[in-house]
Amino acid sequence: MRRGVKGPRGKPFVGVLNVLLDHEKPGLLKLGEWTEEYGKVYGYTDGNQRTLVVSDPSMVHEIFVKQFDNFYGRKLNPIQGNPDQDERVHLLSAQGFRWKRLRTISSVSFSNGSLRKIMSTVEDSALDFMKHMEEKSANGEIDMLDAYQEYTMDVIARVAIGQRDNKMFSDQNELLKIVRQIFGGSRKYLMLICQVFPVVGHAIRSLTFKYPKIAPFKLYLMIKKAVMERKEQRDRELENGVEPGEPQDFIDMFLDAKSDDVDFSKEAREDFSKRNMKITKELSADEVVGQCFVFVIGGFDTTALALSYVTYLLTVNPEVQKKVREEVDAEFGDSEIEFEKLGRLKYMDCVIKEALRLYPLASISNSRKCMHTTTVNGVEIEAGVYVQMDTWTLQRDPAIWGDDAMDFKPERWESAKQSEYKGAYIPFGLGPRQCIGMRLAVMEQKVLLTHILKKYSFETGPSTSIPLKLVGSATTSPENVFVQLKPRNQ
Ligand code: HEM
Repeated sequence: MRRGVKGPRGKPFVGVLNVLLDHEKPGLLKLGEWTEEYGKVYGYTDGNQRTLVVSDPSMVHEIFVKQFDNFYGRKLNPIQGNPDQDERVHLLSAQGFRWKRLRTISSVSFSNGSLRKIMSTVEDSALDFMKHMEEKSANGEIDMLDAYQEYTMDVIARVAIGQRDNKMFSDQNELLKIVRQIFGGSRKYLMLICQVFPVVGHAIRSLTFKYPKIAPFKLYLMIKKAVMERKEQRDRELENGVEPGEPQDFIDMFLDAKSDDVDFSKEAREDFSKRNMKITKELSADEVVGQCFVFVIGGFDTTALALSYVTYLLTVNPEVQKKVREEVDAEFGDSEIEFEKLGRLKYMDCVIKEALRLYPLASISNSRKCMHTTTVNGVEIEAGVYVQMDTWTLQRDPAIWGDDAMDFKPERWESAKQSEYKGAYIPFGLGPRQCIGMRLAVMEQKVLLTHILKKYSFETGPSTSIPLKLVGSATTSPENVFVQLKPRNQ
C-alpha cells in the first residue's frame, strides 16, 4: 500500500492467508474476484510473504520468459524447505543452478524416445482400467475422479518407481492410500501457522521426515527403499561384471544420469557458490529420491483431474462427445493405439486444451519469486516479492477469448495457434520452468480416452453435479465427477 499497490487488506500477521486457504472456496478462484476489484496487478500479504497477483498476458510473458533471469524461483511455503539448502530439493522447489542441473538431468526422462517406451506401460494400465470399468459400469454411476486416480497412480508408479504388478482398484495399494492422504482434506490451520511463523514450517518439515506416521514421510520412505534396493542390485551386478542394461524406470534413468551440459549462468553460479555446496555431476541418492517423489506427486492428481474435467465437459456437451468419438473411430477403429498415431487425434487435442483452459487445475504452480529488483511493464518489483499469476482470469477473460470465453468450445483451437495467446494460456506454465510432465500427461489422457470412447459413452446420472462443485487449496478439484458409462452397442 505504501508503494501505491492496491489490494485486499488482510489481518495482522496472517494477511489474506485465511481466505486463500479455505478448502471449500478455492483461493485460486478468490484471486479472480480480487482481480475484478483491484485490476490486472494487485498485491497482498500472505503470512510473511508479499505477493503480487498478475493477469496481464504481456507481463506474464515478460516474467516467465523474457525476464526469467530475474524470476527463476517459485513461490514456496516453509514446509517445502529452503530451495538453496535442503538436501531433498526437487525440480518443483529448486532454484538457480540446482534447478538447472535437475531440469537438465530430468529432461531425458520426458524426451520423445523415453515417452515412446513409456507408451507401452500407459497402454497396459489403460487396458487394465477398461477391465475394471466393465464390472463397475454395470453397477451404476462411477465417480470418475476416483477411478482416474487409480489409473494415473498405476502409470506413474510403474514409470517412475518400478512398481511391477498391477495394483489398480486393490485394497492393498498402499501407495495410492498414502498419496490420497497427502492431497485429501484441508490443511488450512497447518499452512496458516507455517506461513506466519516460517520457523514452525521448517520444524514441521524436519519432523515430517523423522516421524514415520505422517503421509509424506511414508511416501518418502517407500521411494527411498525402492531407490536403495535398486542401487544395491546395480552395484552387485557391476561387481559381477554385468553392465547396466536399458533403464527400466525413472530410478534407473536418474541413477545413470550425468549433467555435463549444464550451463553455469552468472546468477546461478553466484547463488550456488554462496552456499558453498558440493556439486557433483551425478545425482545423490537423496536427489534421486527427491525427483521420484515429485514425479509421483506431480504425475498423480494433476492428470486424474484433467481427465475428470474432460469427462465432465464431454458428458454435458454430447455433441462434442459425438465428434471426438467419430474421430476415435476413424483413426483407431480396428487398429492398435500407437505412439506415432496419437498425433492424429487432432480434435481430441482441442478438447483437452479447451478443458484445461476452463479448468486450469494446477495453477498455483504458476508463480515466481523475484530474485533481483526489476521493472516489468512499468511496475517495479522488488527482490523477494512473489508473483502469482491469476490463471483462471487469464484463461476466461472475454477481452482475450471473446464473448464465448465461458463456453466449452474445442473448435476455437482448430484455427487458433497457442502462440497467439502467449501469456494468456498457461495451464502448464510457460518458459524454461514449464511443466516437464506436459507431454506425458497429454499422452496418458489420449490413450485412456480413446479406449473409453471406443466402448462407452459418458452420460449424466442422478448424482452428476452440474455445475461442478470445486474445492481445494493447492489444486482446484471437483468434489466428485459421477457419470454413467453406457456401452455403445446398447
Ligand atoms: C494435466 C496435467 C498437468 C498439469 C495441468 C500440470 C501443470 C503444471 C504447472 C502449471 C506447472 C508450473 C509451470 C511453470 O511454473 O511455468 C507445472 C510444473 C511441473 N510439473 Fe506439471 N502438470 C501436469 C502434469 C504433470 C506430470 C504428469 C508430471 C510428472 C510426471 C508433472 C511434473 C511437474 C514438475 C516436476 C514441475 C516443475 C517443473 C520445473 O519447475 O522445472 N506435471 N505443472
